[in-house]
Amino acid sequence: MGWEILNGNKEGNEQGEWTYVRARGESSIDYGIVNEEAWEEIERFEVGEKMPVIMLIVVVIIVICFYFSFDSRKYPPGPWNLPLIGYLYKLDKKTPNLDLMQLAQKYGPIYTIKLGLTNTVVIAEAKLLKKVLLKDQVLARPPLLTFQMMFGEKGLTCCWPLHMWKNQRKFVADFLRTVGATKTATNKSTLEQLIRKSAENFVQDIHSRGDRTLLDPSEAVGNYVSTIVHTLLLGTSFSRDENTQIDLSSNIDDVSKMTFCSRLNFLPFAQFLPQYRKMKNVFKQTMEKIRHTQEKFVNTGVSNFSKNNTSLIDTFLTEMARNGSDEIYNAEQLKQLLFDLFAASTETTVHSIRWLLLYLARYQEVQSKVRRELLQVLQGKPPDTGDLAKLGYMKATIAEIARIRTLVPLGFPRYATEDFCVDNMTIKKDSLIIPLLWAIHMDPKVWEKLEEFSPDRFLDGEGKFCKHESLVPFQAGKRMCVGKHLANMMMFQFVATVLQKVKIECCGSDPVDFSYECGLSLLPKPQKLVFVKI
Ligand code: HEM
Repeated sequence: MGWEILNGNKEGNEQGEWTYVRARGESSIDYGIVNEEAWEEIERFEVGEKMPVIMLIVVVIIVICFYFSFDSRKYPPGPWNLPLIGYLYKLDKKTPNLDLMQLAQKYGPIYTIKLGLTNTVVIAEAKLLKKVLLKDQVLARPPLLTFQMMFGEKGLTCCWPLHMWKNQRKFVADFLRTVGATKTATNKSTLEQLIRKSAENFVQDIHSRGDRTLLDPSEAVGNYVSTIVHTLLLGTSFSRDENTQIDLSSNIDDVSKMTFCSRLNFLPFAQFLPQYRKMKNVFKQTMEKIRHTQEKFVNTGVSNFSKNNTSLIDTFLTEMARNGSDEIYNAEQLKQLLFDLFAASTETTVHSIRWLLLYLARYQEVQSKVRRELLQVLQGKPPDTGDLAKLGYMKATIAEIARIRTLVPLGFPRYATEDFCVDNMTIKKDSLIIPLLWAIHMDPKVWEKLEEFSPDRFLDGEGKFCKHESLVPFQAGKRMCVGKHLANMMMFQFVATVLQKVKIECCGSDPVDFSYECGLSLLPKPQKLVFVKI
């Protein structure tokens, strides 16, 4: 038995307080003075009455707190993101590599940002990157719109599902081993001859223009690389007077500039805005041009098909003939595979060589040192892979180019297909993974005087080349660059052949322009250099 307060109003006079009260279980309402004693009873009763409700609320709060604290997993830290657009508003379209590097300085070597709605994990330390890229949970590529338009899920670069990627990765790796483009390949001589011949053609081209030629070398370097790549892929190289090749390379550059950081990838609603719709159309049209040109090359390759040839197209068509066109070995897959290999090899190697030429022109003492070493070691004979061990300074120079002008500055992204842990931190399923190679190669904790072009940093006390564990231009793990050795062979033969016959200088008093455009790869600005016959 007790009292219920109906209006809860404790107003009153000195004798007590007025309130409306009702005896429990009674319907009639009393109104009168309630003295202090009665109040205490009423309040005791009130508390007792509400006890189960209070208890329930407390239990619910405890359960909620427990539920949230139960997710005791630690996630990579990161900055505050705006709704819908995330951190995109703070990334400079031209230099996202620098903005992302700054965040690494603040939040550490692994951090999270949102790009649009996409949870993105950025990794800016080599050791950590290797740990992450070794995991099977990050073998996939992210489903970005521009990637889908450029690569789809066929070919190799963005190939998925897993069984298909594994099959095609093995197919390409076996092919590269057969032609001599892997570390363990035994029969390298045919490929070496092809690459050397192409480098000699570069020299001839330069010499044929005169003793001292002012030239933007992009086109000639493009010819050097694509002759090699086309011969490997199609069995024939294109005709030198065709402009098709140049158009193809410049179109690939154009899409590369738009590919990764494009707002199109992260703001799905942006596609409906006029500015982005236009961008999407330009991208689509450029891709159509590329595919049209590629089609011509593929048709030539198909019409020359022979089971006895060793080109990639012949090897693929042989496999297709053996299996009948199936889920993997079919015409669409062949076209995309050729596109991927062509784009991945030319885009990267051509720009690496262009950067190399710019640095050699600016740093004459490095150029002379590389040349002196070449003349001393080779003694006039053509260079081959066997000489590499004795060409430490040249290798160090190529490594320093890969560091100071990281060709794939934001790395080639991966995608987490499941939750996983690294260094006690959880990376969530569906996260985009950015291997921030630029920051890894420009980390002040790792590299001394990092802005300086200094091949010496890759030499030991005896002047021998030593690998540096923080130099990762090809990334790491099972999906790392499949063409690493081919790229190294092309770089090596180019430097070894060309530097013995040609001296590279800056154009008059014009300093070399080391600024860049940051797309999927790091593009140097077009500029002329002086090539002097030796
Ligand atoms: C300096 C030259 C090159 C650089 C810096 C470079 C860099 C890279 C990087 C960073 C990746 C991403 C790897 C990953 O996801 O972990 C990659 C993938 C790839 N690279 Fe290269 N690359 C170069 C030359 C080449 C060449 C010459 C080829 C020709 C065979 C090639 C073919 C590929 C292919 C097909 C992939 C995709 C592999 C896959 O997804 O399984 N690259 N490259």
